[in-house]
Amino acid sequence: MTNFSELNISESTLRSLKRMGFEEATPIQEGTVKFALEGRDIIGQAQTGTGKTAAFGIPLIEKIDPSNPNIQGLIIAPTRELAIQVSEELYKIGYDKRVKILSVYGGQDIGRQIRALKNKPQIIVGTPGRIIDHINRRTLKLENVQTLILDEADEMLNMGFIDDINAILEYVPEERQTLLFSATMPPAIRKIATNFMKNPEEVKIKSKEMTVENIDQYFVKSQEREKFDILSRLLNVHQPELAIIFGRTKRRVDELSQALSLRGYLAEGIHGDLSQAKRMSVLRQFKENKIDILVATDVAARGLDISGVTHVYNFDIPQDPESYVHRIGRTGRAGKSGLAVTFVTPREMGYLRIVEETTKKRMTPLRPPTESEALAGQQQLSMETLVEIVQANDLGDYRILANELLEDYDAIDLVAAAIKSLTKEPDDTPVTISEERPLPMRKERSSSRSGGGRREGGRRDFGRGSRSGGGRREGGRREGARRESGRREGDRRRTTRTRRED
Ligand SMILES: Nc1ncnc2c1ncn2[C@@H]1O[C@H](COP(=O)(O)OP(=O)(O)OP(=O)(O)O)[C@@H](O)[C@H]1O
Ligand SMILES: [Mg+2]
Repeated sequence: MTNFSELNISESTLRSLKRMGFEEATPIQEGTVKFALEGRDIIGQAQTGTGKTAAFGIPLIEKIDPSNPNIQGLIIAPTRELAIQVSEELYKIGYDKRVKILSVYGGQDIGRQIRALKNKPQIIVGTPGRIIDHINRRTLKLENVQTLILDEADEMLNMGFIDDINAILEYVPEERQTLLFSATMPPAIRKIATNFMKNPEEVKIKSKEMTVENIDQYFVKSQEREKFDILSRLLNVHQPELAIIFGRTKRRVDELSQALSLRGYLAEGIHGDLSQAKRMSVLRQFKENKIDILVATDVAARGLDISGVTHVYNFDIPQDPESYVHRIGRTGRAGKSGLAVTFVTPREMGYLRIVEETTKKRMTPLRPPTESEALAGQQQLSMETLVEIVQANDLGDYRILANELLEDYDAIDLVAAAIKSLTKEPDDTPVTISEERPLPMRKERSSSRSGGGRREGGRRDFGRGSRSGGGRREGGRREGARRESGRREGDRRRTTRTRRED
């Protein structure tokens, strides 16, 4: 690992990085900062949670002239939450240099953003739809942009977003530096990327596997109708500090979060149909550990950096391997360890194998815990809680109460009652989890499939409700972007179809 001071970074940025607790550059930072400072275009690919934000953030901040009031840097991100998160990290990196950063995204009062834009930010981080909206209102002037960055580049260049990106590019000078970052970059998307870059340097951090080593990956083969009970038992055995459960559709997420709440878990759902205020408040509660379980569609997958996520459960196996990589990458970040469990129905086993081929990592089969094992897990937790309380040595008056009870009752009975009262016993409160249609049957693939075809018949079809099966796939981001930019869905669908053939 390299020290940041060896990377030709200014004193003010070094001070900021130090304050952030960054001591050494991660491999992607080490690999890209030098090229980016030379002005090169870059396609940067590295595993989830390995510091890609600072990899583009540091050189961007270095390039900004704080005495120049124009917008000099533009970052496009696929979701609102990610735009906010990236702007927060840039703010910290640019703190000592006093770089002004603004995030613009749909769902927030546009008047407020217009007023903030008058404050002369030098960097804008935004979602495509809202950026276009501001361009159309002439409230965002991009003619002085020197650096354009696409975070989650493959997602941004994907079918649903490519039109928006092209539209924005019309307003950004051709003479510019372009940086693209993502943990995944399917070949077809990389090809599109090079269309608007100049002789890009591709920096790919080599690793044996596409997912980080410190995530233990398991799968549970089970019938659709058994999934929820198995999930509950796994939660009781694993006792995650913070967990994210991914579902395939918005309905799925709603039903799962309600069902988990009914069974006594602190869970909330997040997906693209919720208001921006609700999405933000759920995310805040999760970050503050007020809820333990976040149930999410892929909306929450990309790029979100929430520290302390110990477990990821894929209640539905994702259709494409890239989604899998991003989903499980919400745990095991910045060197921490994590655990991921993917549910797969027997007829979806082909998808599991495709994921494994892409990530170059085998998942370990997990035997679902029995009800008594789940109960034992809960009892263990209760006992640990009691021991911790005793060890804290702060029982005060409770000892007097205990003595009173001991006059009439047996000590073992009393302790057993304390354990029982803390234990979450099997709960059969009825819940509704509608059956999700399994992914279309897929043969286990041999090694020869090209990356370009991987998304065929992919989730975007579902996103447009064309194969609804009751629970529509999450298409929130794109719908959001469409609403924001006021475009017609038909236009986009046409482009989507053509792109898909690429
Ligand atoms: N050099 C560093 N030293 C210590 N921590 C770092 C360093 N660089 C980044 N981090 C921290 O590591 C975490 C993950 O970083 P980041 O969100 O940029 O990952 P990423 O590569 O963009 O992941 P994803 O592919 O999921 O978007 C963040 O909390 C970030 O602050
Ligand atoms: Mg990121």
